[in-house]
Amino acid sequence: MKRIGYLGPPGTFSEEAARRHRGNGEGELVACASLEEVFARLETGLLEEGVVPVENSSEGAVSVVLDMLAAHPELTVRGEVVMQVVHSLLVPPGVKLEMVEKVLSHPQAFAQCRTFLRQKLAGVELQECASTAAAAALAARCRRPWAALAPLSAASRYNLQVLIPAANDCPHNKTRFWALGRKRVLSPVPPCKTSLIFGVRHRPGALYRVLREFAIREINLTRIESRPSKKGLGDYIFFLDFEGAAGDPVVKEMLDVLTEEHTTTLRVLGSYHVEQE
Ligand SMILES: O=C(O)C(=O)C[C@]1(C(=O)O)C=C[C@@H](O)C=C1
Repeated sequence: MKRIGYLGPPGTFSEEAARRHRGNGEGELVACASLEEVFARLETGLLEEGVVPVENSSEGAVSVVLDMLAAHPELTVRGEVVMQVVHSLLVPPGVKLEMVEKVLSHPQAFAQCRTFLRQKLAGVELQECASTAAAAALAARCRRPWAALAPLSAASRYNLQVLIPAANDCPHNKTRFWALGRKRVLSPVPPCKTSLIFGVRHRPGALYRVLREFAIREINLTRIESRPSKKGLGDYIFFLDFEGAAGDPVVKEMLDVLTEEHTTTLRVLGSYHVEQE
């Protein structure tokens, strides 16, 4: 059976995303201690797929995932899951808001609940954990008035009470996850998107020339992001997503033009079906 890794322990948003990616198909969900571990297990073949967060509607790119993806040329994007993310403030039974001494969570959750924390828990210590569910598990076993920002479903799993059901600052807080693997999806079911990583030469209009190829073919871009190439200051690579599949004749022809004329490197991360909540 296919093994699908995610940032654990059970009860994270990533686990829910992995579950949705699996759908009615077969697959064993495997909890990993960190995102680095998901990539390491994909590399060594201990996992066939890994579901990782790539972008949040309020915080932007999950840079660590983009960088690890760039460092793993064998990996492709096999699917996408977009999920509504609601952080709840969970506490051990009997703990009230004014009693909370410390709040535990993943750094992304803290960032997504910044205003809430400032307004309702000003001055309370924050402790970063490997994931939201790791935070809930620690709050449950510490025997202190410590709260966790975690998915609502983590409350029953870790015997915690829901003090504030929705603590995120943006009501429409969404995170996009990618299912990564070594095998490319050859004929993704429409609607699909394709993702690329590319580099350009340092010359006037280099990025414009790439984007122009999309514009003249009326291909809709859905994201462009730059990340340092790590080769030197001011040297970047670009992550770009667009609507369509790499196998579409128009897209195929455009990718050839980009490779031959406008980029220094171009990697097609994959074409994949887009799942919406
Ligand atoms: O800690 C979790 O529950 C995760 O799945 C990680 C993660 C992330 O890294 O973005 C996933 C979704 C939310 O944006 C907050 C945290």
